[in-house]
Amino acid sequence: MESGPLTQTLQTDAELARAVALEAGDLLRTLCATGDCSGATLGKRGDERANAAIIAHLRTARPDDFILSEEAADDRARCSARRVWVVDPLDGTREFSEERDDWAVHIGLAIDGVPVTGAVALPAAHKVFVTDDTPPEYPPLGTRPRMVVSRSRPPEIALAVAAALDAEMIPMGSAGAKAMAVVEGRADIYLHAGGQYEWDNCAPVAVALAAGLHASRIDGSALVYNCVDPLLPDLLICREELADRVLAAIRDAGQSPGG
Ligand SMILES: Nc1ncnc2c1ncn2[C@@H]1O[C@H](COP(=O)(O)O)[C@@H](OP(=O)(O)O)[C@H]1O
Ligand SMILES: [Mg+2]
Repeated sequence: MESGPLTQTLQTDAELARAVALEAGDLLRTLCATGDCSGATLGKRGDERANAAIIAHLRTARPDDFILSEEAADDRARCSARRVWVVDPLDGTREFSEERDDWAVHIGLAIDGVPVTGAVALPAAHKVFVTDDTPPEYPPLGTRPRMVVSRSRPPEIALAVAAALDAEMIPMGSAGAKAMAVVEGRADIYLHAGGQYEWDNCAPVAVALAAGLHASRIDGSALVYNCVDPLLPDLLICREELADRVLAAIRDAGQSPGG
């Protein structure tokens, strides 16, 4: 296909999200491979460079839209805008710094607070998941649910729910990597509480919803984006068939949102 201003105008939001996530993912993979820095310096450089590339690409392609990025100053004028790109240039900075595979690029788009479009790239695995992908057909659930949890700070509620459901726990870095493990059918539940921001979960939630999964706050309410305070501390992404059981187990464990 010809590229240039015409195709750029015709590109859908999902196509744009995919292209931006892939570009940032390539940049981050290359940065890792060159080996001229490591540890915290690698993470910092990754955050900064991926952020610059993403913002430049989105501003060129959608000059009228707002951007909320983990790595950029927050322009509160976004709060009265309908369309806001919610971006985490490098989710799982800790894992990227350790040169592990569980890190991601998140490009989400919230329209009127709803996570309608998004792309999550897992560059180390050469994978990208987008809201316009054909929804997967999931096989029947196994006898023991598989739950992905933060490898560095698994929340108490996840431990309680795993015990109640006799779930197998799979520790993993990055909200995007964990959410995509559920999208890919390698896990059945991703449960988090105690802290996260809109950029950590907007694109993963958009992709999960488009794949036909359940995604909500841990009290079952909808995840709402482009709020004045971008703190969005808890979420549940899981197979639709498990949602009632998991939400009931959360209630039984006495966990309120944000706790
Ligand atoms: N309690 C908390 N407070 C703030 N952010 C949190 C958090 N727990 C997880 N996160 C953020 O959620 C992302 C996934 O974390 P985890 O791997 O522990 O599940 C990370 O994003 P970043 O890597 O973009 O900082 C991390 O900073
Ligand atoms: Mg993040």
